Amino acid sequence: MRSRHLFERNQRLLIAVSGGQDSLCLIKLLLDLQSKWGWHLGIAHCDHRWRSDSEANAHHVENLAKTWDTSFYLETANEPINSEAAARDWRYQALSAIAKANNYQYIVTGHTASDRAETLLYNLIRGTGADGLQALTWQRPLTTGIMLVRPLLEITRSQTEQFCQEFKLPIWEDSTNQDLQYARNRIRQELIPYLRENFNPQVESALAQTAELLQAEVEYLEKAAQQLREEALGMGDEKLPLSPLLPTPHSPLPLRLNRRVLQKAPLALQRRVMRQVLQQILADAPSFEHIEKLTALIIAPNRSQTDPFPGGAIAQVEGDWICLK
Ligand SMILES: Nc1ncnc2c1ncn2[C@@H]1O[C@H](COP(=O)(O)OP(=O)(O)OP(=O)(O)O)[C@@H](O)[C@H]1O
Repeated sequence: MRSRHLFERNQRLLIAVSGGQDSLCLIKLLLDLQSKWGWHLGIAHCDHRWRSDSEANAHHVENLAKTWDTSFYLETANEPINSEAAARDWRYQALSAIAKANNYQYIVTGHTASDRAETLLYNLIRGTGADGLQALTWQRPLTTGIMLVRPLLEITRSQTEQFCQEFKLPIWEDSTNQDLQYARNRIRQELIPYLRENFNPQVESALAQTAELLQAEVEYLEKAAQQLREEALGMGDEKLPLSPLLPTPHSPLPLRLNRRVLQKAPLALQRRVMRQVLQQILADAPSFEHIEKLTALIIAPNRSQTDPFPGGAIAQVEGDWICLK
């Protein structure tokens, strides 16, 4: 925590506690450090109403908060949320709202090295670039004034389990974790144990370390791509109704990119520039094919053009320019 500058002293920390082993380990560690750092801790629990025992789970966490004499905040979904992605979105919104209303500067979650390893494998199998593999950051701003922090990213799930046993922390077992119809659970229950037994006993830490290395590289490449994009957009002829710098996020079209600027750059940055541009135009994340089609225009003959992207925009080569309209 100290070497990564995850927290400052005398702050208000909102801890997201599901009742599982990871978040119980997290809250116990932070409670023990609370007085030394001068923190005020609060516990937040989100009831997705997904499982039949979710209300009992919420009571369990509430009772723990009482025994630790810690503020408790419960957010309950209006109707059951039964997809993992929707649950995550709703949870982060609920946590941000609690933090905002109660003046917390940090939201803290119990994500571990095992979560990082699983996310890396999950994204690798689906076909992703380095960005999908870097999986889970130590800290990132969630909304203005609120930082999301994950202090357990170097600790594996077997360590949090052992910790909970040692300190006799009452874990609420999540029955859906055993359900092998979810890809994530199959990675956790089948793929990782197989890799551990047959390839590397420390596979989770090894994969988490890969994610850590990729994180710094992705950050560096994204910044370089952003500079290149600004340069490619900024060389516009003043007659065109274009912003000389970044396109505005809401109405970025039409825009044009200077091919001569892009031709000098390595392919890795060309692709990233095109992805950044498409991210501003398309409603969904740009696909590999979309990025490749746009990147191909950097050296394509004059007048070449792409098929329409979702939403109808097309890109066309006009001399030294790729014009998106
Ligand atoms: N229902 C919830 N209420 C509050 N926080 C949650 C909830 N579900 C997850 N979190 C937070 O997000 C982190 C990661 O979630 P994930 O779903 O991977 O964990 P989990 O397996 O449900 O539980 P745990 O991490 O506590 O063992 C948790 O450690 C916890 O901090």
